[in-house]
Amino acid sequence: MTDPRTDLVNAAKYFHQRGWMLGTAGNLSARLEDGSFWITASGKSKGELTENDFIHQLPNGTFEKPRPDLKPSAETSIHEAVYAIFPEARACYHVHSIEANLVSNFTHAAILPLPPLEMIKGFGIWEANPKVGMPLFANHLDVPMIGQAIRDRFTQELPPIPALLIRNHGVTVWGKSPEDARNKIELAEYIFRYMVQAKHLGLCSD
Ligand SMILES: CSC[C@@H](O)[C@@H](O)C(=O)COP(=O)(O)O
Ligand SMILES: [Zn+2]
Repeated sequence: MTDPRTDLVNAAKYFHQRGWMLGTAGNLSARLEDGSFWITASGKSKGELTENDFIHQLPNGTFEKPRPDLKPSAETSIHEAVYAIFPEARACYHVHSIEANLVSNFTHAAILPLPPLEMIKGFGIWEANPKVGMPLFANHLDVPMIGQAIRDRFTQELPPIPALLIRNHGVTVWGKSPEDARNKIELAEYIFRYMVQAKHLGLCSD
């Protein structure tokens, strides 16, 4: 089995090239069999990560770091919330794109309706003309407040798809493997791109 940190390094490079992890934006994690997870250390240039730029967060909430200067991602509480609610999740990816921020303003509601594109099947919805939405959360400077909002909402009702959007911030997805999470980021960003262009062309996107 490959070291999951290598998958995360490669995904970050790819997302950086796509313009979704510019500068230090975004964070990626992968969960191991024992419930611990590797997560990007805070404030690292995501296009230049190495396997030494990760924190190992243990199931009891403590963490191990390969170098004393590393801090866990500022958004670790969001990854913790995802792993607590979705036992099958083995990777959780969060990126920042322009399109995600634009579409997050297409509604004031707590769910963003998605257009019924074929690509929605990639989120596990096998329906003709699916009417599905992506849960939207308010952004907070105090990130644990976002983590708590995710826990509160998804404990009440599971989301229709393995993705959530934080307004004016970015998307977070989770999957059964790093590859699955990467696919879901690509799907989400494709759908956001479509929505922005459809709006521009004056097309109804639902
Ligand atoms: C470009 S700053 C973005 C951060 O505030 C945050 O939203 C982010 O995604 C990265 O934070 P990090 O602590 O490096 O994991
Ligand atoms: Zn972020």
